[in-house]
Amino acid sequence: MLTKKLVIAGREFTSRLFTGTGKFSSSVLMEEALLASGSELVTVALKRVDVANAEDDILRHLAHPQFHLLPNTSGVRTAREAVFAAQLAREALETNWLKLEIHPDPKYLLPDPIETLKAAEELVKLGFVVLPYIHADPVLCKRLEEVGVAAVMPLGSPIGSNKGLLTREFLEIIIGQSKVPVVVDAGIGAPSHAAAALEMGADAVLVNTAIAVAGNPVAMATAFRMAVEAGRMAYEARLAGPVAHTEAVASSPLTAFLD
Ligand SMILES: CC(=O)[C@@H](O)[C@H](O)COP(=O)(O)O
Repeated sequence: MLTKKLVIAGREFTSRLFTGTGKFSSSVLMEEALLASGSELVTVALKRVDVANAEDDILRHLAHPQFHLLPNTSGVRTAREAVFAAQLAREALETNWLKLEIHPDPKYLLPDPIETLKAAEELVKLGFVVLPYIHADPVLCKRLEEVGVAAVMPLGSPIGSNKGLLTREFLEIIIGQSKVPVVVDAGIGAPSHAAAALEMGADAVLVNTAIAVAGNPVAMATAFRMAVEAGRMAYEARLAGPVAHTEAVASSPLTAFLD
């Protein structure tokens, strides 16, 4: 059964699993895992790409027609640096899509909401398709939507923590009120976390660490692909949901064994 396609800024995606390219033990393994994931949107940190070299190792392994590159600004600390990095990315990778990441604090890698909003506003005016990485803050999501971002990317838990959907309650609010696609990004440590995000109604998830550092990244990428498909299918099928009262409700009619 086919589920509804995701559309971001006019581009259709069959896969709702977005992936990252960091932390793989080799570029060959990264390529194999990303192919197995079915992902069509792959983020790459601009700081890791040798922009002067078309044969750059990472880019060579991402040269598949199904991969749409999403450069990210990881490593920048201010809106000013983000705009500069975005312009470099647009020139080097010939895409105006951008994952806007501004986290000045290397310890927790938590995104700076003020700089992110400032940069998003400017980048949208400069013609970028902006997907900002942010805390799961419903108010900020609305503000970003107002300045014209193409999607919002609230975190499940800190980057690389594999702790899953610690922000669940706030993600639910964001999903409930967002007019742009919601991509749960960061901290998704297991396929079950990804499935839960999709079941809740998230439009997609972005996963890097959990695939890259798994014992078998190719098998894990496959497991994530299946979990994301299952989660989305469950969401479209509409979950039955918990009952409001505390007593059990029999699944079969309670007809007594009459004597
Ligand atoms: C690659 C990338 O963009 C990460 O910053 C992203 O947030 C993924 O996080 P995990 O590594 O926790 O999956």
